[in-house]
Amino acid sequence: MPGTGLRKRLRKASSTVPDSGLTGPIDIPDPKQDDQPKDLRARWHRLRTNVAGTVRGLPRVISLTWRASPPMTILIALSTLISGLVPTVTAYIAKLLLDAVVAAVAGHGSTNRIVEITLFQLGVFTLTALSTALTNVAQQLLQERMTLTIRHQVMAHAAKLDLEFFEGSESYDLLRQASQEAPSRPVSMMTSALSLVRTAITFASMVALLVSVNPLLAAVALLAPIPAFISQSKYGSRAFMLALYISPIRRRMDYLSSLVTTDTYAKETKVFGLGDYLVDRFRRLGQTYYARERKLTTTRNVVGTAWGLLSTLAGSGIALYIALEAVAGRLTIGDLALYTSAATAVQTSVQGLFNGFTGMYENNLYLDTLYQFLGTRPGITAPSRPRALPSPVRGHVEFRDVSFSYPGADEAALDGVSFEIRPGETVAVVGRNGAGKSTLIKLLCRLYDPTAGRILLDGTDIREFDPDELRAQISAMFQDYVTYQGTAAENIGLGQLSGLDDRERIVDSARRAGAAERLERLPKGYDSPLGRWFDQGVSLSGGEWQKVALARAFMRDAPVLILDEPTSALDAQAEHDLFARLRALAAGRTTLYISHRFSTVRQAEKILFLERGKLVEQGTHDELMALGGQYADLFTLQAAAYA
Ligand SMILES: Nc1ncnc2c1ncn2[C@@H]1O[C@H](COP(=O)(O)OP(=O)(O)OP(=O)(O)O)[C@@H](O)[C@H]1O
Repeated sequence: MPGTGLRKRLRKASSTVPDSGLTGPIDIPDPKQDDQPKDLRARWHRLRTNVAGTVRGLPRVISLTWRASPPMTILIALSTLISGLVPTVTAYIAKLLLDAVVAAVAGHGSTNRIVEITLFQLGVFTLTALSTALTNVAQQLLQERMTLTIRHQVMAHAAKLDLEFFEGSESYDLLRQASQEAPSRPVSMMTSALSLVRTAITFASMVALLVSVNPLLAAVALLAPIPAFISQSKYGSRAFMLALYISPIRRRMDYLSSLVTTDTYAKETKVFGLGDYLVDRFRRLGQTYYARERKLTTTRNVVGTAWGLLSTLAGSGIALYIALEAVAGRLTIGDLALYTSAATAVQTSVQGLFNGFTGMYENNLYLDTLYQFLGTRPGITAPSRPRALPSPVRGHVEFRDVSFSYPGADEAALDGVSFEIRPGETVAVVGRNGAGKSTLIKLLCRLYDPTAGRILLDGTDIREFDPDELRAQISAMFQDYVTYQGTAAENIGLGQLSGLDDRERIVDSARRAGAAERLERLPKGYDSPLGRWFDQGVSLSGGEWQKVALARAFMRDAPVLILDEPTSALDAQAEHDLFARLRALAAGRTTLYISHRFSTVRQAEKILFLERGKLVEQGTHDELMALGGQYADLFTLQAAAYA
């Protein structure tokens, strides 16, 4: 599978650069020497593999084109055929015309014949012009369509992928390439393929003309391109390798640039005086990047041209031979004109063939990443026969000996965690930073699957349900909630798509979250745009945004409510109000919330205390205080600070 090798290379590439662009050396490692073939045999082998790989990529593109539009695909194929033959036909007409003129001048030809030929020429030119115009239209429309189709495919696929894919840095590169680079690649691949076919037709028909005169000439024309061909394919793959190596550097440059140009970072950048430093890092990374690109581009073109001269030499040789033959009277003047233009055409088409092929080769490598991306399968999927959720879901949650490690992590984020939450119970999860609280929630939402153990909802392992149906039973607010650049109503309504237009429900959710009072004061009430991306957008404070996110969580009438530090940005009054109301708000729902503030935690019916992934204490506030363990220690610590 080509994708595996590519992925390995990608992994190598990612690990060869410093981890952040913020400090450290600014260089891009050379593509590994063992990636370059050493002797002729190895090169020949590589060339064959490359050609085979590229040719194999072609059906994918043809099927993409066909799916985008069958009539336009046929139109383009036909016009490619026509435009490929045009140079040969034109050259042949020019020969006929010259011979007719020479004959007429010599007194043994008719002017009628000249008129006939000219009319025929006019016909060919008109047909060519029409076919070119049609091709341009079809090609442009097809390009738009294909780019849209692929962007749509990438988006649709990304929406299906696991959270794991988004949280890994390797897949981040892949996602970036698939969404930014790849959409235009099939189109370039198609264009390259078309020009390749067109040139191949011209080439073949011209060579056929040459063969009909002198097979040796044809052989010279055929052999000359080979060296240039090899050098081009070598540099094509180097360019791609470099692009791979550069991708992490580019990512760091994007990051540096966003640190300086994004509103959220501007405050810190200014206060810590980081602006000049970051700009300078960016500039130096950019210079290194540019130097590498320049070196490759120059070498590639200079070496390519040098080899290309061989073809030029062959072309000139042909021209000289034909001219001498004409002088000797063995060929007509028309023949001379024909062969001269044939020589030029063969030469140009040789270059065209290189360009077409190397273009296809490079695009195909990018396409591999696209298909590799589209080929990644989400691990969290519905079983073949998903179990129907009980109706109604009561919200009985049970963790049985659940362990979980993040992919690639040495330490387990959760280790043998067991607990039970009865329907309608309100449970607080506490513990020091990194104890595994958010991880526990991610597992319950089935954003990840446990490495060991089981999570049950109403007595059934949650893996037996369709994940989408399961998530419909959960309403959640995460620590890093989203601030949508949309109106206040949209920001809340997105919590339950079916209620996006249900203003009454949106207002009710805002009231429950304590956000209503502020939103009603906005210039256009709930229709006011929030965020600075829009004209007249309103900037909310951190706590106000959090209340909007909470309102979004309340939009969904789900039996399980999950709140990850829901009041971290709220003022003391708002926090108190929320927790005073939480019992009523969460009535009949199983509620799980994470909090670092013990004053709010003590109201929970049950408290789970996590320590380094292990559930070390659980019970009510009074029980845990009586136990005199870690919970009691931390509670006393916080209380003392207040006192
Ligand atoms: N996407 C991830 N990939 C790898 N490791 C992760 C990932 N997310 C969290 N971790 C690790 O898992 C452990 C538990 O993280 P978690 O976010 O569950 O902690 P938490 O208890 O919610 O912490 P906090 O109170 O700071 O929010 C941490 O050691 C963290 O480094």
